[in-house]
Amino acid sequence: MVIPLKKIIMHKLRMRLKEPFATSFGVMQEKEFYIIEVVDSDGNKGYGETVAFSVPWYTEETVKSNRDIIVDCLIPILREHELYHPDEVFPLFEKLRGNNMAKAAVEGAIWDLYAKRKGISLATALGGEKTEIGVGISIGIQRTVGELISKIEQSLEEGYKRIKLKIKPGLDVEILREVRRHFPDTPIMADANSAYSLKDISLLKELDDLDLMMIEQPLQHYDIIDHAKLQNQLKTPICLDESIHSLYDVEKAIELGSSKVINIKIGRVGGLSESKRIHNYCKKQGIPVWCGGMLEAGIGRAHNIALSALANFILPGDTSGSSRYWEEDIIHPEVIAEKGIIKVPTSPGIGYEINEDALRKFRVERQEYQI
Ligand SMILES: O=C(O)CCC(=O)C1=CC=C[C@@H](O)[C@@H]1C(=O)O
Ligand SMILES: [Mg+2]
Repeated sequence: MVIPLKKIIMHKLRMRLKEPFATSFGVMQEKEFYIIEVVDSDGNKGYGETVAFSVPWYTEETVKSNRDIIVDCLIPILREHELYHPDEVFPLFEKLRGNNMAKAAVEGAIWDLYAKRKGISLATALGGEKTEIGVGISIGIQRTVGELISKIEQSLEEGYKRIKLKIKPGLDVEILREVRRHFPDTPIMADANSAYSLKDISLLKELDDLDLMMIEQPLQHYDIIDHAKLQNQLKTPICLDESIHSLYDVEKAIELGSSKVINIKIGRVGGLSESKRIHNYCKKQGIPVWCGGMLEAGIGRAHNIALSALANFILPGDTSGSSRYWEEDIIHPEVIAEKGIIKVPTSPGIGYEINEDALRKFRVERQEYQI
């Protein structure tokens, strides 16, 4: 049956993180993004969230580029085509290069709407069977090792299943060694956000002695060649993040041996359909995957949770609970991680309601477009 799309409402939100989040590329304290609401002619609503940052330091997309691409390019495509299933969205949008985060936000809203129309959860619509998912936490660069140690202690008390630490040149081996001394058995991984090159091989080999679960994206943000060379010399698995924009990239990276683990971010790969394909391919290849995060608010987190219900999301993802970043989230109930476990919602669609009061409170703009 056709999905009778009627209109799209774009809500621009501005929310303040509880505390600054520092990575090798910069510090974030405020998040701006769009909630994409698709409405059908029966009055059902589906929601998606854009995940690009205001500044193009993670990928080239930004909050503004997301908005422009959605309004100027993606909505016009939807006006011209009838949809029967959300898997049809990706091939329509694929005619346009890049802009995966813009595409994913719209596609995600259509997936939610589709699942609601069917009366099934988004996880079920995607083929996910897990009833709960294990989650880890991503900790930004701290001012002192002492502060980092107490952040880790607190996260372990909250039950998070693995600790991801951001590193950058000058704030790496020494700190991780100290952390390892304090927490000899904790599953710890490091994320460099492309801050190193093969010239740093001796330093990267020192990281190799720290029994890390994996090292995430140590080298250049589009690279898969040097990562293969590096992986050859390390026993610690490399996990690619920034270098992966599609199933094509994953196939090449696995063929070259650049990555033994894949971080799937729905926005980075252009949506849930492509995420599913990457998941299925990695499963066949025996490559474990986990779901990355983009400091999303509740709608984005809900999509990550639904995706993580697929079988090969073996490793804990970055989908920490709402209270990790927000005083108040925009969904009801908020995402709760208890002992590092989040229950996968079973009600239709993403399984969380919009907290309309919070939405209004954080909204700085609202635009409606007819389909
Ligand atoms: O959403 C989360 O909790 C994970 C945050 C996180 O680690 C990241 C978000 C966005 C860009 C990076 O800094 C980083 C990552 O690379 O995974
Ligand atoms: Mg990363």
